[in-house]
Amino acid sequence: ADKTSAELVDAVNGTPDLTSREAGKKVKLRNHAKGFCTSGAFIPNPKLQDSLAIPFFKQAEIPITARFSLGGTNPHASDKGAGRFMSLKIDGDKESLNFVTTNSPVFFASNLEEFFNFQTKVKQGAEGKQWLVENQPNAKAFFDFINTLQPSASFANSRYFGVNSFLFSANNGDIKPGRWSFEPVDGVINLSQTQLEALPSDFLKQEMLTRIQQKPAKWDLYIKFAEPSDEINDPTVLWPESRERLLVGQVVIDGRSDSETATMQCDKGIFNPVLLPQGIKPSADPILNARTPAYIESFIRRQ
Ligand code: HEM
Repeated sequence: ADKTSAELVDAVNGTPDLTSREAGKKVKLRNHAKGFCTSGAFIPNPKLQDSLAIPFFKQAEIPITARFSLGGTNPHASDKGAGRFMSLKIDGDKESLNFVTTNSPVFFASNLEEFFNFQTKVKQGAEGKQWLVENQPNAKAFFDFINTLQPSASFANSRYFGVNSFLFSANNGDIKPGRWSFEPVDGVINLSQTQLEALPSDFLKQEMLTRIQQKPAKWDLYIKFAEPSDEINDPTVLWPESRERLLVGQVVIDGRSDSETATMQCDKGIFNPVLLPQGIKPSADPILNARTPAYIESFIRRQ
């Protein structure tokens, strides 16, 4: 049977019973606990209007609130792991678009049962991980990928992926399934073992905030479109590299709207991966559709 939002959040937070759940609420336990907020703007590609019917992207420049984070519930996790996450709120005149993304193109679960097992088992150390490797092929494929992923030198030098599929309205009336990806304009830059050893366990926030004072961090945002043979509703299945890509625009992070109030508001809030403007709809992916209810459940618990 499908898992409830409360069960999913408990699995994510490692709070399987009432006592641990209540304790988690007291410390405002939250996934992706280590992170920080900043700001910038989205510059749509004017050519997008030639193919897609998304009026939101007709604006010249749209304000962005961004949060960069690590995975997990530990607010003191080391930046030397390979996981990097980027969440964006793009707030236009009339509509908004949120992104909640990861630097792994492939997800570890294709349904809520697998998601629940994964979150529960990874918290049981080596034994739990072994169970996943033996019993959940999608988890094994994810571990195999993650083992090849190196820690990036900066949040600005990572790719980010939406992972789940969305449905895009074309000007000719077609509905085209696609996935988001963000390509860093300064390129993917990973740290060598020697460089990594020389760094403290907290370096990413300072690096990013110093960087953007000199020069904005930028990403080109693409939609990769599916072919009829591609799996739409399963984020564990990658599509071939050769699929058509469309440049949607550029994310420019320069801290332009940073303030104490803005940071406080951002830290308190949530990002909603199905907050979409006209012309974009969520796919039927069960992972995608479980996310917002879980984020709201988590939000309520950390009040
Ligand atoms: C069933 C699927 C999922 C569940 C149940 C889930 C659960 C959660 C929860 C409980 C939070 C904390 C929300 C808060 O208190 O603000 C969270 C945050 C987050 N999740 Fe998920 N998640 C799921 C899928 C995904 C996927 C597919 C991605 C990446 C593509 C992702 C990336 C993130 C990120 C980046 C955050 C931090 C947001 C922020 O910066 O505030 N999650 N997730």
